[in-house]
Formats: sequence, structure tokens, C-alpha cells
Amino acid sequence: MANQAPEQPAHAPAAVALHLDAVDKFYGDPANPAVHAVKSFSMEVGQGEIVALLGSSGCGKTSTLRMIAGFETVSRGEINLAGRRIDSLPPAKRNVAMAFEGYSLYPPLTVRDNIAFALKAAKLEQSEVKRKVDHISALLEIGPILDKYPSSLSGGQQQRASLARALIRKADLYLLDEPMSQLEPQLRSVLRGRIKSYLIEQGLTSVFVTHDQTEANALADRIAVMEDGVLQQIASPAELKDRPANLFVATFIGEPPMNVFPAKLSAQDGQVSVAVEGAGSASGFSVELGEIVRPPGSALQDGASVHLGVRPHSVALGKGDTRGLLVSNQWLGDQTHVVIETAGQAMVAVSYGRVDDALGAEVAFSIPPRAVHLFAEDDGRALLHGREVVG
Ligand SMILES: Nc1ncnc2c1ncn2[C@@H]1O[C@H](COP(=O)(O)OP(=O)(O)OP(=O)(O)O)[C@@H](O)[C@H]1O
Repeated sequence: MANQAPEQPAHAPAAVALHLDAVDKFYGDPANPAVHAVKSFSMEVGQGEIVALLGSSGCGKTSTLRMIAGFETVSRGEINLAGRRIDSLPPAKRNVAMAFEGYSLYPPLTVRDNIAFALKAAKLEQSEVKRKVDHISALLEIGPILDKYPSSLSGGQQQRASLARALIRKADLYLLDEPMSQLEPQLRSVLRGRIKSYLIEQGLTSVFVTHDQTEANALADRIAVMEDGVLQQIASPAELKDRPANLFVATFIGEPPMNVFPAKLSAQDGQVSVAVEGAGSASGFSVELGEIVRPPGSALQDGASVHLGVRPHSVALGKGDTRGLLVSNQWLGDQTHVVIETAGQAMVAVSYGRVDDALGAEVAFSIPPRAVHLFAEDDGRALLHGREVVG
């Protein structure tokens, strides 16, 4: 699996607002650090862009956000915001608005006064403060709790009040750490849409941390996928799905996850095919990719060992002459997830109708060539997406 950030797709934001340049975070004794939490992380965020940091627990998302905020020192590298180097400035001097867990509301102030605090400090007219507070509290559905004190609020209400306090003020950057983690799913999905519209209308540059792919897809223009402290890929949700940079991103993004098989490439007379070997009594299968123009030096050589990836939604059920054994069949109310045993491995397929076959039945399936992803056997880097050769 690739353990270093692949080259990022050429994305040239109109104006760069935030720039992280080869940022590292070590925890523990600087001479002999126990944890290397963030590894040479580089990223540019455009003015008005919304970026999600997504990854599994412990991958370094929060450390990255906290270094941008100034709550953690930067061990190595540089952070620039709005044309200023900020990595050695105290948090209050960075002009960054934050909604962080643990960055709590001021207990002696009502929710209204908490939200209005920065506006009053900036000496805005009282009528303007009221108009803005009313607007943001309607958006986040906290109108009824404006006169309460933080100690009497539920976790979800506190979270929305913190979010309101961050979003209402003027800042060069908005940093949101799991901003909706405490909310009920229905409210979360309503607020997601409203927050996105607000960020776009106001042209606010923001970076938020989430575990939740749906949240990242719904809110972000681009998603930065992290694993083990390393930025694996930063790209739009569609790009991550269609052109994952490596096997980690391919299997991390998408639900259910991409199916992956060990396979061998065959390239004869310009015609390329990929074969998955059978195992035991289970026969294998192959996919004809047709003519693929391979640049000189491409890893897509005759006989090369690769990983073949196919998304469950792309497996064509009931079609073709490849067969497998149906071992699970679940109707989820709007789609069916089936598991087919083929080439000695379980493969998940999704169908938008019901699948009538009983468990144990032999079912036909095919993998359309345009749905094939190939990854290098050694480091998992992407080699081919559909007919598109990578690199
Ligand atoms: N103050 C600290 N001291 C020592 N190690 C730390 C500290 N904070 C974080 N770490 C370690 O750094 C790594 C990255 O942690 P971080 O909190 O940034 O990850 P994360 O992706 O945000 O995880 P989560 O989603 O669980 O919050 C982990 O191994 C964590 O244990």
C-alpha cells in the first residue's frame, strides 16, 4: 500500500487561502518522539473552498486541525493563511474561527451573548448584531435556547451554539472538528445542507474533520483522505470514487467497499486482459479490457501481478458467463446487497431491484471493463481506471 502522498491532481484554486507545506507533528520527547502523528502533510485550500479531513481513528486529522488552529505546535514545516505565515502565532492572532470539542462556550454568558461576543467586540451596531444572531440561530435551530446558559444545554445544543459562535464571526478560515457528531441523524442531514449553503453564500474558507463519509461527501468541495499520518489523496468526492490514487483510498471510500482480487495481466498484440485465478474447486474469471495504450515504462506489462478492484455497484448481476455461488442476499428496502463466492473469495454486489435467487444458487455476473481498477501489487498505487492509464 502506498505510504507516501501521491502527486495531487492539478487543482488550481483561484486564490490560495491556506497552505500547509510539508507539515510534521511529533508527540513526546523531541529527541526521541514516541508518535509521528502527521507526516510531511502538504495541502492548498482555495479561497471559499470547503475541505474535509477524512480518515480512520488515529490517522492524524485532529492533530492537523489543531496545528492550523494553533493548539498544537508544528514540529516541522510551514503554515500560511491569507498571505501570512501563522505557524508560530498564538491562536488568537491567526484570525481563525473554530468550533472544537473542548473549545467550549463561556459559562457565565447566555447562548445569545456567547454567539454575539465577537460581533460586540468588533463594535458592530446592536441592530446588526441582533440580525446576524437571529439569522444564524434560525439556520442552526437554536432560537429557543438563546437565553439559556451553556450548563443547561444538551451536547447537541452546545455543539450547535459553538458552531453558531464560529460561523457568525469574520475570519480568514473556519475550522470545524466533527461539527455535527452529537446531532440526531435527521437534524444532521438538514443542517448539513444549510451549513453548506451558508458557507458558499458567505464565501467562507473552511476545513473540517469528520469520520463520516456521507458528511464529507455532502459538505466538502474536496476531501483529504489520511491514513497513518499521511495524506493519501485530496480530490473531489467524485474523483476519489472514480480515480482513487491507491488501494487504500479505493477501499476506504465507498460503501460497501470496493472488491479487490489478486490478478495477472496479459497483454498480447495490444489487447489487454486481466485474469483472476481460481482457488480450490472455485474457478477464476477474466475481464477483457481491449486495446489499452500503455505509455513506455508503464507497469501494465504482460504477466504483471496486480490487484483488480471493482465497486459493488458496478458488478452486473445475472449477465455474462462468469458464475459464482450466492452466499448472502439482503434486501435493504431500496437496494439488494448480495455476496457471491467466486475465485475462492467473497465479492459484494449491489442491485437496485430484488434478487430472487436462493442462497446456494449459482449466479451469473460480469464485470464491465469500464468498471475495472488496477493497482500495483507492491505498493498499491493506481495503474488503471476503466480505460484510463494512470501516470
Ligand atoms: N497529545 C498527544 N500526545 C501523544 N500522542 C498523541 C497526542 N494527541 C494525539 N496523539 C496520537 O497521535 C496520533 C494521531 O491522533 P489524532 O487525534 O490526530 O488522530 P485522529 O485522526 O484525529 O483520530 P480520532 O478520529 O480518533 O480523533 C494517534 O496515534 C494519537 O494517539
